[in-house]
Amino acid sequence: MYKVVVCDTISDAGIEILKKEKDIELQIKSDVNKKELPKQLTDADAIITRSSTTIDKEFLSFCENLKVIGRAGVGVDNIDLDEASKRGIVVLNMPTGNTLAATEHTMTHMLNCLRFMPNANYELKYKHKWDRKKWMGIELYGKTVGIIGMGRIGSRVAIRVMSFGANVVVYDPYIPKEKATKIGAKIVDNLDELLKVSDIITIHTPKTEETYNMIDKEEIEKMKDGVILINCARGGLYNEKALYEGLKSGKIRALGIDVFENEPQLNHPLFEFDNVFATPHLGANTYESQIRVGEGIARSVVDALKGRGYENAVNIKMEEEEITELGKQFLGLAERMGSFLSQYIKSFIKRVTIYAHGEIESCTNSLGLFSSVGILKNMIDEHVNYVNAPYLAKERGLEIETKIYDKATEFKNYLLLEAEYDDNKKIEIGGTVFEPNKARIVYMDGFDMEIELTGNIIVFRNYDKPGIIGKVGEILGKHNINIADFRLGRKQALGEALSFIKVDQEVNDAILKEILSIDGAISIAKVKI
Ligand SMILES: NC(=O)c1ccc[n+]([C@@H]2O[C@H](COP(=O)([O-])OP(=O)(O)OC[C@H]3O[C@@H](n4cnc5c(N)ncnc54)[C@H](O)[C@@H]3O)[C@@H](O)[C@H]2O)c1
Ligand SMILES: O=C(O)[C@H](O)COP(=O)(O)O
Repeated sequence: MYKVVVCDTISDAGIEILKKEKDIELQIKSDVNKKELPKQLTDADAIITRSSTTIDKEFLSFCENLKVIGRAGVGVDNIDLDEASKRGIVVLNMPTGNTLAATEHTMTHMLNCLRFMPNANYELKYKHKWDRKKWMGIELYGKTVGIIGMGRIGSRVAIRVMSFGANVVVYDPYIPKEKATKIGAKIVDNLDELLKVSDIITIHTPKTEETYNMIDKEEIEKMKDGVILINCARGGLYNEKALYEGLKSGKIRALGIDVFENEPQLNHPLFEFDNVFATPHLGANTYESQIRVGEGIARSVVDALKGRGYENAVNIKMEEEEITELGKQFLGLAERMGSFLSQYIKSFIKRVTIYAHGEIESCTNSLGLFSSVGILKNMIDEHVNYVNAPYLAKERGLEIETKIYDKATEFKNYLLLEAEYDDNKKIEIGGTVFEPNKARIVYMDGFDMEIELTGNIIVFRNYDKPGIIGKVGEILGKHNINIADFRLGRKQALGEALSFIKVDQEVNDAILKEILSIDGAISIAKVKI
């Protein structure tokens, strides 16, 4: 049974998915005081949260059994990702579920800032004032909207404001320029250019060290007089003190703000201004968005707990956009080759260089990750997974590097792992995948040979002279060990041979010793994949 605890409110649709799982014990703790909450999570296997739960180092220290954190939304700035990764906890988010809700919320704030609708509504209904002069607005048509951060939400805001007839200027150094230009937006190389020309500025970046207080006093001074500012992304991207000063001086015409540096926020100095439209982090709050996010995160958490997949894992370092079916098979091969190497070498491996050739050249990050999991699983007792492997490797001084294989090879797709160990000793193994699910080692240390990387394999090296292999067979037979497959490679120049002997059961060290005592034997090792 897996214990899943829902720590913030998610949609009933998401809850229903979790309830249907027979091997999940579900607990809802969205009403538990946030200070008390971690103490109630000591045996939780997975938790589901939103932005209201801060998951820091101290929080995680209570969660001894935690394997998965599901963030029902985009922002993971409330989670200590490094600490979660060190603990091998996979963090998943649902980045696309609330994009439209946040986009439309941004548009609502923008239009309010242009037309002062909430004020007019308030004065008419509650003050009974029919004032048609006071609430004179301005049009979006013909204005320049500066968008900082052209990701999922920023790009959708761009399309919507352009449909109103506004011009769009984008600042986002991390996107291809065409992403902006193909929809008719202008992209600028530095923020100042955007600040100078925009009538309205809206920010849609994540909160990072670089974006925190990205808009401060100095940036506001560079803006047009009467600028409108919107923040529906994260509190602290605009410096709140600088916003206050800008509003006080009249430099800022209006501010639409959904997010605050400290939340919940009941009494912020910005609330004193009539031209500040503030909402309590409502960007994602539509029925549609919450159904998408709740369902999506519930499914992802179940999948991750059961090891079926890690969709939207934010702390698994696989940066490739999409991995093909063949690529996935090579990842499995890379893990098994790593495991083979560390069992074979049985010594401290200081560096592994992974060379990739063919279609898999685009998967170098993932190949590195999967190989390191294979290597580390045999090297250390701790639970190794795709989340903590990079940390464990670093901690143990194991360097993993990935490169393109630039030598000639007969294989369409090929993987070569070169391990350096002890004092400058090196070993190389090569592998490929023939047709679906036929992953093989095809090369080891100068020997061309081929064997499927599964089960119990004895790796035997000897001088290439008659009678030796027969004696190996005899010893194994005497101990009732059945040979399932036998592959031999020869290096005639050296007068040496290398065999992979696949056996039906694991052989003990005494049998290996007996084989090694054969005249002409050089080395022997066993690996279990
Ligand atoms: N108010 C809400 O309820 C709500 C809802 C959803 C998302 N959000 C927040 O909105 C923001 C955007 O979400 P998204 O889904 O569009 O994210 P995204 O990852 O799709 O887009 C972020 C964009 O910001 C850009 N960026 C990063 N650093 C930058 C920098 N220094 N300067 C300029 N651009 C930079 C990235 O290149 C990327 O294109 C996030 O902070 C997210 O947490 C808020
Ligand atoms: O990052 C997000 O997804 C939004 O800020 C929404 O956060 P919420 O799930 O706490 O509403």
